Amino acid sequence: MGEVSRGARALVICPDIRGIRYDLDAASRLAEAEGLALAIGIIVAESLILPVREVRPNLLFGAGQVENIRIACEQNEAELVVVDGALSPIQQRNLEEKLARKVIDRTGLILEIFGERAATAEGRLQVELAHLDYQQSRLVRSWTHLERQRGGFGFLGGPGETQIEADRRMIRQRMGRLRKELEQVRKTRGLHRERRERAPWPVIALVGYTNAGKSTLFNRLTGAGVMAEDLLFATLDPTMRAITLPGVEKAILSDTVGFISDLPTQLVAAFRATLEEVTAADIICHVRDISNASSAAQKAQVLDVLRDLGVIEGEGEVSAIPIIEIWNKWDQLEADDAEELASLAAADESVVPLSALTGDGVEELLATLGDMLTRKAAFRTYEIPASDGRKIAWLYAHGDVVDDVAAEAAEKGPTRKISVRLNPKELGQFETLDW
Ligand SMILES: Nc1nc2c(ncn2[C@@H]2O[C@H](COP(=O)(O)OP(=O)(O)OP(=O)(O)O)[C@@H](O)[C@H]2O)c(=O)[nH]1
Ligand SMILES: [Mg+2]
Repeated sequence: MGEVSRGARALVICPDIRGIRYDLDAASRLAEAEGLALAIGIIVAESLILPVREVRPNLLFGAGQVENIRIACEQNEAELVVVDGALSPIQQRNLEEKLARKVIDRTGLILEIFGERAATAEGRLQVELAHLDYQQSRLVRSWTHLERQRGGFGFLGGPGETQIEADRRMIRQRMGRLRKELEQVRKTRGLHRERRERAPWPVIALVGYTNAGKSTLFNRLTGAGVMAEDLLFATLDPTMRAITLPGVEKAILSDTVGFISDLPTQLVAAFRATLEEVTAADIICHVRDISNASSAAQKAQVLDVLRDLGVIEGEGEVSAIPIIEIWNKWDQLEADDAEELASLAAADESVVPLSALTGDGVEELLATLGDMLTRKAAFRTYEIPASDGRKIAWLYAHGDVVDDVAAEAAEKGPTRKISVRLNPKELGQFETLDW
């Protein structure tokens, strides 16, 4: 973590640029930006929304606005300005000059948080890579500080302008090394996952917007002490634990990194790799903070990421992996809202209302998950060599065979086309067992 940031007093500014279609309204964006600042211990001295009618390439804001920001900084004794948007390197440098203060944008802020939180080897490598990528584009100024490699890249000034070329080369070399290391770590993780896939246990992944309550729910279901806090991005690295469900002796529950709108492009790849686990899940639990005014926009963001990961195909919500929505923080709803939402939830069997905090609704969730995992929901048709008696016998023993016809495949000779209903566990077993 950069020494200046923790405990630094900051002005948080949310530009509201005309012509941009934002997913969240300005007030929600501002609240989220304050949350991001708090997440790395910045003291928000004041926060404001600034309408931008026309983007100035050199400053983003108009000259008058910049002067107002400067005055607000002085009045609030703010040493740092956080702009909840993307600043070009030029805009950032000019703003810093005009304001005589450190300025960071949303990407810089999120990178700082990720830098502080990433705990696994892979997470650290990904974040460092993302950070270097961001720095590389910003080497117009002199704040790179390659000695302090992880965590606090950001706020302190670094070597002088003459260092830029050397820094650039160092960054390139370091990025190359990191990529190689990452590849190695991923190979190992891939092997682990393969091994786990072969283990006949279904995997349930908790996904959702940051601060929705995934880790709180994870802890409630597993009794584990995963860090759950009122902090954005409290969890960065996936965590797994075994749980027992009605009718299911053992399932693996996986807690994941929270999503956020406008994730810095540098972090998208890192983020996606962390979420790869999700694509191997048997059930996805989409945890939503249903008490949040931005709940619907947050849901849209989460669905976009799932679409990105290839879990959801096309424009709708049709998913290759069954998704249930957990309407969390039910305890925080006003009575009127609770009543209205309860009737919506009752009409939709993929919705489970609950409070991870109080535990209300958790039994129902466990029952739903148990039921989903034991239900024979998957329908598959396999063409199996007629001589492969073991596979055929296995399907008859475990699944509900719906159809079984003799066929002929060019290279395999006589085959049987067997259509069968399997539950997710059996499906996983059949497709991954070594025959
Ligand atoms: N009132 C209420 N608060 C909750 C509930 N579930 C979680 N919280 C609170 O919401 C905050 C965020 O919870 P986490 O479990 O850390 O959220 P998360 O989704 O894991 O967040 P990230 O790891 O940042 O993505 C904490 O302060 C929790 O105590 C709930 O059902 N009701
Ligand atoms: Mg968490």
